[in-house]
Amino acid sequence: MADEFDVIVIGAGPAGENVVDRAVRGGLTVAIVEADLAGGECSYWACVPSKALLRPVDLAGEVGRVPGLSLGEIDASKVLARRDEAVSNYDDAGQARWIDNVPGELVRGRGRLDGPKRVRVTSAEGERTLTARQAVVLATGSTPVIPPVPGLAEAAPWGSREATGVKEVPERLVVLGGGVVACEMAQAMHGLGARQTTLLVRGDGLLNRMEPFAGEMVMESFTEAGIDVRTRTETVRVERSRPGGPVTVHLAEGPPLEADELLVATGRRAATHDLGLDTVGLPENAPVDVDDSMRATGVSGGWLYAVGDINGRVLLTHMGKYQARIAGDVIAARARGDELPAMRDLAGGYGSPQVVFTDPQICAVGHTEATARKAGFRVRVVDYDMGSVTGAYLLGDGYRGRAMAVVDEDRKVLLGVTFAAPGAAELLHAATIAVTAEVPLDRLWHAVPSFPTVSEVWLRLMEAYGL
Ligand SMILES: Cc1cc2nc3c(=O)[nH]c(=O)nc-3n(C[C@H](O)[C@H](O)[C@H](O)COP(=O)(O)OP(=O)(O)OC[C@H]3O[C@@H](n4cnc5c(N)ncnc54)[C@H](O)[C@@H]3O)c2cc1C
Ligand SMILES: NC(=O)c1ccc[n+]([C@@H]2O[C@H](COP(=O)([O-])OP(=O)(O)OC[C@H]3O[C@@H](n4cnc5c(N)ncnc54)[C@H](O)[C@@H]3O)[C@@H](O)[C@H]2O)c1
Repeated sequence: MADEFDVIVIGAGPAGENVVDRAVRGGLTVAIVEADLAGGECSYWACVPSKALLRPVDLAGEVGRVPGLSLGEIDASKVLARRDEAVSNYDDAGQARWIDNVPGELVRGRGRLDGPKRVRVTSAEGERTLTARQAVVLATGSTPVIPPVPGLAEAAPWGSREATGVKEVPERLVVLGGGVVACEMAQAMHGLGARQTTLLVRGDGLLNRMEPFAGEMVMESFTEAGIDVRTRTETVRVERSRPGGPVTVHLAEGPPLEADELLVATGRRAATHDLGLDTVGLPENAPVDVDDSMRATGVSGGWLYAVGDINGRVLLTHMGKYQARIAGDVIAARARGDELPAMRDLAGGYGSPQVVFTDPQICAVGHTEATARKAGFRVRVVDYDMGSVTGAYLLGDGYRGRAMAVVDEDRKVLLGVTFAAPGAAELLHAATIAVTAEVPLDRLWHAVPSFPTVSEVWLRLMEAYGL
């Protein structure tokens, strides 16, 4: 087996795999090193299983809004079985085949930088050193952060892997955190039968990187569904006297909580541990800083790149894949001696789209009002009650939703859009196009939404703006 390749990628998650695809299309040879399952966190322990768990819960909400339809109990065991199918029963043979077909070479083992353009791979079979002619790409993702609460680590709480891989839905679940993982997993577990679900949130509300109304609507919906959301709540100590036994969570104020399981969802950090960053002069405990072509800024010679969660830009699969397409194309172009300015991270600057799969779904792209003002734009905000669109009424009784658009008053283009409504995920791409392509509002006005769809909210937003 050759030990020299044009490109070596460390980490075969969605970002790493897409680098292989693009670099090979550009005529380069690529090896990709993977310590666990090819396909990465997203395929087995994050996006895919979490959405498989949430789909029936989402659908149950829809059914509940349509008179004449009724739904019995959700059969959690069937949902978990479908989740297992969705994650290919934690078998990466399909992904390995895909890499093989590209063709790239999948090298099993843990990769570590060993000075410029060299990667040492350690596996059960021993050690192997790979050399890159053109570039090394770091795509090792991120790992969950466990806050230093006394007793928490010793209590062996669930992280996102255990939650998405749930084998038996706990009767009583406490969730630490108020971000995306906390909200989605609380929604899933509660919908799949957890009798008592409690969110312990340090701050004032949920999903605090979104428009404030989004978190407020999720909080309202959770409260109505019987999920106990406790804001401004500090967890001071955790106890679990025996593995698998109940867990006691002590709070700064009020009586302790007892639960069958505790999920910690308090953010993630770049997976840089033991990656040999010190051998190329980079700090060990920080995301790898990159320029808009995904090339690491702190390394001379321009041979090191970082894509996906590890560069800390945006922790989302589709953005990691986008960065990977950029990096793969840029590496191939530079190998040919070209510099192609189009291959730059433009979308990151415009703001990345994101869907939080709660009920209501929170779908956002670009700036919030607060970030737009902070960035110095002259902003006007328009919003609309999505429940009063005819298409929404027809979807069911009690449909509640809200849309908000942030307009750059100097250029008359959209800086950001947020929808909070059931099933709004598929509305988001229209907003992403309008924001990224900077479509002038007087042109966007001619994009006529079909009747009777929820997309008519676009017309209402335009009218609210005065067009
Ligand atoms: C519960 C949950 C739900 C999520 N849902 C969504 C969602 O719906 N939509 C969305 O866009 N994003 C979602 N995300 C975020 C998404 O999972 C990440 O942004 C995405 O997985 C990042 O891709 P990546 O390729 O950078 O890293 P990863 O997917 O983490 O892959 C990194 C790979 O590198 C390997 N690796 C690490 N170190 C080494 C090493 N030294 N040597 C060899 N291999 C190594 C790992 O084993 C892994 O396979 C979710 C995250 C979580 C936790
Ligand atoms: N549908 C999606 O797109 C999706 C789904 C899940 C995760 N993700 C991505 O994965 C990443 C990680 O998600 P996450 O929810 O773990 O992180 P997050 O950054 O979204 O939320 C972390 C939460 O934990 C809280 N927190 C932090 N430290 C704490 C402490 N010591 N005590 C109590 N609370 C504390 C924060 O206030 C915040 O509410 C996110 O960036 C997200 O984009 C995306």
